[in-house]
Amino acid sequence: MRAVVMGSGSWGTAVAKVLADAGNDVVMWARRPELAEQITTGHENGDYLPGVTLPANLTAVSDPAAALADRELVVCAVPSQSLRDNLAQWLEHLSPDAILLSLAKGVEVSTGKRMSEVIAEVSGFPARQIAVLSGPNLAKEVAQEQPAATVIACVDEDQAKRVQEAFATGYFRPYTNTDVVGTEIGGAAKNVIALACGIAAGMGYGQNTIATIITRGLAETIRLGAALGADITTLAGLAGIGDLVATCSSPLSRNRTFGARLGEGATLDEAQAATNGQVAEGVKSCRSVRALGQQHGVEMPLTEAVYQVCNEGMTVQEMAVALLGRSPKPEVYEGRG
Ligand SMILES: NC(=O)c1ccc[n+]([C@@H]2O[C@H](COP(=O)([O-])OP(=O)(O)OC[C@H]3O[C@@H](n4cnc5c(N)ncnc54)[C@H](O)[C@@H]3O)[C@@H](O)[C@H]2O)c1
Ligand SMILES: O=P(O)(O)OC[C@H](O)CO
Repeated sequence: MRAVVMGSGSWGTAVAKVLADAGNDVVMWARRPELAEQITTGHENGDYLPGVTLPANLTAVSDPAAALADRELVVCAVPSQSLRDNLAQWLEHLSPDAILLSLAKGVEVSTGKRMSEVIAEVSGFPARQIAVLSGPNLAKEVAQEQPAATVIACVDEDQAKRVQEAFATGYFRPYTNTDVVGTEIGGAAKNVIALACGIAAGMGYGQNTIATIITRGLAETIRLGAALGADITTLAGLAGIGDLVATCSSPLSRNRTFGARLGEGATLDEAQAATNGQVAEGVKSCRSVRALGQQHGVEMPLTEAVYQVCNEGMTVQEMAVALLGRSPKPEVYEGRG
């Protein structure tokens, strides 16, 4: 396919490499001309993926019109809270038949909308031209060609298959799914749970605690997904438990790392300053994921606790006390209403 990756952060760059390795004609868009130049001539993105040699035929430009001209697959690789504004600027340059593929794992704070909903609203494109990619995909590991799988979700299965084919390489295995809601909720919610895991690890707690948070995090993600109309089997797959385990367990995760700094005693500002400009989506999305839960009467205690720490001044010690002090529950309950 003729593809463009709009955004040259760590995941956008790794995804562009996968697409190029899979034989597609790929261009990247970078906001900064000097980064576009470094990718095109130096075959590296030193700010985000240092040490990774990019394919020689992968080029980048800083002019969105040039990047988008005549592209069949438009990969949206900017952070979730900036997607609306960016897409509005790209709109006039989009090919009318293009597939818009979202990589972002977040829920818009100002509207509570998932990324595919934002894309539909801004672009006016039909659902069959909007897809999402989500799974256990730490950018650095994918860029190093370590084996991994992902999910391409689109309501139109044939379109999902087209995108699947474009992404298939010897080291990256895409699966398809028509459950866009479940795929997106899995990706957004796991970032919030990874913050909680990081906090626990930073406080010195071990694997029993981490496993408990992952498992109970999955439980509240499933409750939210069910309330929003997701197929809960999606959350038992790569975009659910798969991504949750990868993100909550890996020191490469920005969300887990951000949480670990909080658990070690850093302030929010100190943790933010240490991100090197990279996005930890859960810090903002804890607000919108919590709001979705509240709107739908879904109990989400871990999300609530992370929200309180990130927005209301709760300390990590108070968070632990609040979570452990909750009333006794059966393990399986609906948790709504
Ligand atoms: N990094 C990963 O391992 C990974 C894996 C899967 C999914 N994701 C998701 O992909 C999305 C993008 O993440 P990333 O890892 O590439 O982020 P990043 O922080 O590495 O890079 C973000 C990119 O977007 C640009 N950007 C930031 N704010 C912008 C704005 N307001 N307007 C335009 N561009 C802006 C930055 O310059 C940078 O090029 C996120 O939603 C993330 O959750 C990341
Ligand atoms: O680094 P994070 O925390 O944004 O997580 C990266 C990916 O989403 C893992 O699948």
